[in-house]
Amino acid sequence: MQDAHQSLTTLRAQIDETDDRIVALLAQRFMLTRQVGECKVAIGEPPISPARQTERQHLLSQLASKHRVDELLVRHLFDVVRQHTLADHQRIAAESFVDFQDVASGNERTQNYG
Ligand SMILES: O=C(O)C(=O)C[C@]1(C(=O)O)C=C[C@@H](O)C=C1
Repeated sequence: MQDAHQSLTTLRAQIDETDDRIVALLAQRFMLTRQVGECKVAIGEPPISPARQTERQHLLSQLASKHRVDELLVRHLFDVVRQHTLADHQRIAAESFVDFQDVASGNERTQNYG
């Protein structure tokens, strides 16, 4: 019984460490997708990339199978992440449009964005 208590404590510590890594990886992904959003604005691509999304759905199915994780769960999780990314991309596009309008009208507000 004492062994089970010990194991529970150890396993929970490992869960906490794993969650730390998952959140750190999410932060890294959002840092990358933010840069993708800026590139899209720079080259005039819309925030949503349907072809890329289809490609990613195939990739995620393969990853779920490779790591033996429920495919539906993986899809749901990444749907939430993608929605967040899209909102980010729409905000970046809207801000750059405001910047563009400010430059076009000679408004100096853009200089405060940093
Ligand atoms: O790869 C891209 O173009 C992204 O913007 C990333 C991403 C994603 O988060 O997976 C987000 C939105 C797109 O529609 C497709 C993929």
